[in-house]
Amino acid sequence: MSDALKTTLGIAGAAAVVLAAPQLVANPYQLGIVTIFFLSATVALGLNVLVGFSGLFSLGQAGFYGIGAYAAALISLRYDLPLALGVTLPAAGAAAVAAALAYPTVRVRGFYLAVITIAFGVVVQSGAVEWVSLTGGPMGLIGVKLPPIVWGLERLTPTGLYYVIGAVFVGALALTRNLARSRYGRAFRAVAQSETAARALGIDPAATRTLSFALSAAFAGAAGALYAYLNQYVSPETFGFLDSVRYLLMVIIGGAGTWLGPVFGAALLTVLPEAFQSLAEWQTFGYGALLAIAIFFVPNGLVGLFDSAVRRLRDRPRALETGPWPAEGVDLTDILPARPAADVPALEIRGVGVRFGGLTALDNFSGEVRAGSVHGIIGPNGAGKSTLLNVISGFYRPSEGAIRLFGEPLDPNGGHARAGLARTFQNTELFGDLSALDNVRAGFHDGSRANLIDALLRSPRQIREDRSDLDRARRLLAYVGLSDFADVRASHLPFGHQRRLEIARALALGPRVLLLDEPAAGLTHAEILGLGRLIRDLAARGVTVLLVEHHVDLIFAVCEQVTVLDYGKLVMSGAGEEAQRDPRVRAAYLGAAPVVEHAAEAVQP
Ligand SMILES: Nc1ncnc2c1ncn2[C@@H]1O[C@H](COP(=O)(O)OP(=O)(O)OP(=O)(O)O)[C@@H](O)[C@H]1O
Repeated sequence: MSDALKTTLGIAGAAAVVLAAPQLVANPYQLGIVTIFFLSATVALGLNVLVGFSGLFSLGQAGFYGIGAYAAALISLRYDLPLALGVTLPAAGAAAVAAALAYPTVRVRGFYLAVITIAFGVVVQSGAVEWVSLTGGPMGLIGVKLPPIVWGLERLTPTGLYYVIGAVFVGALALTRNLARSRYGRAFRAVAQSETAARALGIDPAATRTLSFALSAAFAGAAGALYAYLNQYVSPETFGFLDSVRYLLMVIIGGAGTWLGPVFGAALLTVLPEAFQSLAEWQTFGYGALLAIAIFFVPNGLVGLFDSAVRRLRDRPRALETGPWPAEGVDLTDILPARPAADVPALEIRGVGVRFGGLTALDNFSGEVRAGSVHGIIGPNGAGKSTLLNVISGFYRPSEGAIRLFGEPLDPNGGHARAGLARTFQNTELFGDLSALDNVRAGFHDGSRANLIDALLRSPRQIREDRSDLDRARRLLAYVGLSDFADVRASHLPFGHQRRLEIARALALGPRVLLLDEPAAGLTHAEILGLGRLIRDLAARGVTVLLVEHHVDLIFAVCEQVTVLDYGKLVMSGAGEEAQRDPRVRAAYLGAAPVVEHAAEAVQP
């Protein structure tokens, strides 16, 4: 089923349920249960953004629901604001609290968020009991009125409120769908799967996780606000720890990361407690047992189970044959930057030192990389090659010294991707669960102009940008010979293909300087020849390449300049031939055999 068809069917189906339910139910009590289901599904859809996309857990979602409910009750009792404000302000309030809670927490480790949210839920609930002047204490707030539709106009009716709640549920479905397909959805997943690679693409992990948490809280806040209008009374009992567990269960049982999973989870966990009302005292036990069963037997949830069965039927075993790399005639002019002027060095490294405790990994290192050249770095294991790459790309802060990129000082605090530095990793760092195509598209994140509102509403600007991203990503995949693998998950690709994909993703940044950390490691001879041609082709297109490699044949075949490191110190730096003649290099790498013949072979097509 195509993406667009699935979206249309899902949203039309949900809208049909909202419209048909008043006719189908036997009494107002049943309609009340349906309404609560819409609210729970809204919370679960929001929570899925956190759990399913970002891989983080919240056991305090009921706390945001409570904040939304109290905020709406206070807005109604004190200011009597119209509907739109009466829902969006509580949602924004919940999101702001979530952001304040998450930002310092997710910086340390995502796991701590789960712990913090438990405490948060407890604090909100006891705050609602203790802060009597604001919340009415244990008695709660009574007499919440249905809000005016707009200022000065008549109030919403109970029937009207039902349709508003239904519309918010359908809206939550559409918004989360749009979000999943946007660069934000990709960024959430990217950070969950490889924080390191996400950073290299200019995606800020802490900000990304905070955003996902704030969004999930906004959905809970909006649902809580609507609950206050529905119930016309808010008390601390409405949002306990058990409710938070229930929301999390809805997402996990339904299928975290799937689109419709949270809705099915919400339906199940709304109907089950109603059906087994006589067993109410077993509820806590029941939720615990369900969670354990879900995690052990259906870790991907009900919809996840269905999805993987469909995928098994659909994905036939495929040939592993790739196209040539670099593919000829692929136009990358709108992706790669203009050819640099030759007079300013691409990189100028002055007196850079990196220390780890007592160990000096890089010692007062200075060097230059010419614009538009291919520059090799060699040295024995532990010489400091990767450290040099890490310090240039901003992963390590230099203990001293400075680095300039095309004459501009690099900020050691970040922004390296935006400045034009892209890199690959010694052990490939792909986003394993994302398709090859989405891995490359993640590289466009930082350069994107469409904002969060564009993404949520899938604005014309977003649609235009998606089209352009898709086209550019497909060309990059074609360039590295992976056109036939666009839809394959990165983790399912053979190793050599993964190396190519990582280079394609780095190129998506449109880098002025590409840093390759042992790109030939694990490749076959034929693949190394292809890699050599690709590097030369990139240099011909104006990209400066800094290549750390143990395959000296490849180094001498493609590099104009070679720098030799040992024990974190510069041994020599000069033209390739000079390095080949250097007795220290010959002793360490080349033995007595001349390497020029191998070198020549490596770049011949
Ligand atoms: N994050 C770190 N913490 C502590 N020590 C580190 C760290 N990164 C590197 N080192 C140490 O710094 C030294 C240089 O390591 P580096 O990885 O840069 O060497 P390399 O030349 O890339 O080696 P290889 O060819 O084996 O990859 C080594 O002694 C290494 O153990």
